[in-house]
Amino acid sequence: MGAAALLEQNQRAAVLAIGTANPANCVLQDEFPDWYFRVTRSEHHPTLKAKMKRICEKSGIRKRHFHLTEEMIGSHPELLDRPLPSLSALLRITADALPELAAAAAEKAIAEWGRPATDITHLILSTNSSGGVPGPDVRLAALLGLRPTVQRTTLYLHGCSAGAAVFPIAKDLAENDDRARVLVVCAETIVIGFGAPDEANPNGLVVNSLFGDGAGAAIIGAGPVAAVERPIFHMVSSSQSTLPRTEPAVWVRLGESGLGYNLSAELPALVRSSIEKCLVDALAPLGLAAGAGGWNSLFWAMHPGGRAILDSYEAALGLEPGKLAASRHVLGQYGNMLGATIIFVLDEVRRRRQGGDAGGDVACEWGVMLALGPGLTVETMVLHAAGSRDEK
Ligand SMILES: CCCCCCCCCCCCCCCCCC(=O)SCCNC(=O)CCNC(=O)[C@H](O)C(C)(C)COP(=O)(O)OP(=O)(O)OC[C@H]1O[C@@H](n2cnc3c(N)ncnc32)[C@H](O)[C@@H]1OP(=O)(O)O
Repeated sequence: MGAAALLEQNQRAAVLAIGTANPANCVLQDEFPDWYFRVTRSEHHPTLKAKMKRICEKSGIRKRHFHLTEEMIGSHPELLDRPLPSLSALLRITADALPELAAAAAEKAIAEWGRPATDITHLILSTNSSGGVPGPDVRLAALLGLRPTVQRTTLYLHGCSAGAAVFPIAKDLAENDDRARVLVVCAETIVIGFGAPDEANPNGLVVNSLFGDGAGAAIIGAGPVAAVERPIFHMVSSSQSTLPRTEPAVWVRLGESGLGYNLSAELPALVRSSIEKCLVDALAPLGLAAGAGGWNSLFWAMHPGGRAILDSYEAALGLEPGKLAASRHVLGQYGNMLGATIIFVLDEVRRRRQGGDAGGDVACEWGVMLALGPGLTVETMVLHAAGSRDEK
């Protein structure tokens, strides 16, 4: 069935509201190497610091926000000594911060939605920054005043696709019951992966140069919308693809010293060589694959894993300059906030479309939300911008 026919069906789920939040503590990217090598007491590694400066200069990031402060690092020596078991300390630091950050984003989404928090029927929380039950979702539900009967689901450790992974679940829940209103929240604090520079871990310099803290929330519902509800994007179709033999390229694992990770330097090239086929597989059945105007006839909400990843998307798909402006803007303002980033990008795409700042993209009624995670897993959601045509 084509995308337009799918949209005609009554029960298509839509994003009804979006909210985002970041911790107040902000570090400018061009000051970050000085800050990082000072707080980790690593000034005796000038070669590593020079390399971090080169990475930061090429990152496309202007600033990032962190819950972690110099004072916290000073009072937790185990954070600086990677071989020391520090997972418990890291989880303790995150335990209070994560629900508060998640609640700040969710409160904005609920305010925009216009209905009481007690009308939320489902809560899906996704994060790489915690582990265990009862989890941060319970505290989040209490902070928001959700009903005790709200149906909670938590996803842990989906890497950078942690945010994109909640949308297909919310879509299915909403389309199964038109009274459902699903609050999805993705909150990340990089405390859990923080560590001092280490010659044996060149990846660590890249990770510490790119990642930051943030939370994004959205409310999803299908069927007849209440008078106050305003659909932003209809979610037409979701798909997930795992690229064969790429498991070693990117991984995230909890260990005694917090979050362990690998980011292959080959990742931008891997993306360039494989992303178009993934998109053709996901979009061709809907009649949307590279039609007239090619991939430029769609609007894009791409997860900005890093500047080089966005460059790879652009090159592989022949995208015109400006097609990924929302993703580049979010990367510049906040860095890569793992799963939360995609919700910021969705919000920025919406803001640009509504504010007349989307250039030729305003004419693009169909779009794609895309995020890459460990696996390598490509999460794709076909979107239809509400208001582009008469809504059913
Ligand atoms: C408070 C602090 C913060 C704490 C943070 C804690 C974080 C915890 C969270 C953990 C997260 C775990 C990851 C899971 C994410 C999976 C999902 C994704 O988004 S997947 C997507 C995730 N994002 C990505 O994978 C990032 C994609 N990459 C990029 O965006 C760019 O390559 C760049 C911005 C890093 C550099 O710009 P570019 O134009 O390429 O510039 P150049 O070519 O000139 O290189 C400069 C130097 O960098 C070197 N180098 C490069 N790559 C690597 C590497 N992987 N490895 C090692 N080194 C690397 C390169 O060798 C060179 O060294 P040198 O010759 O100068 O000595």
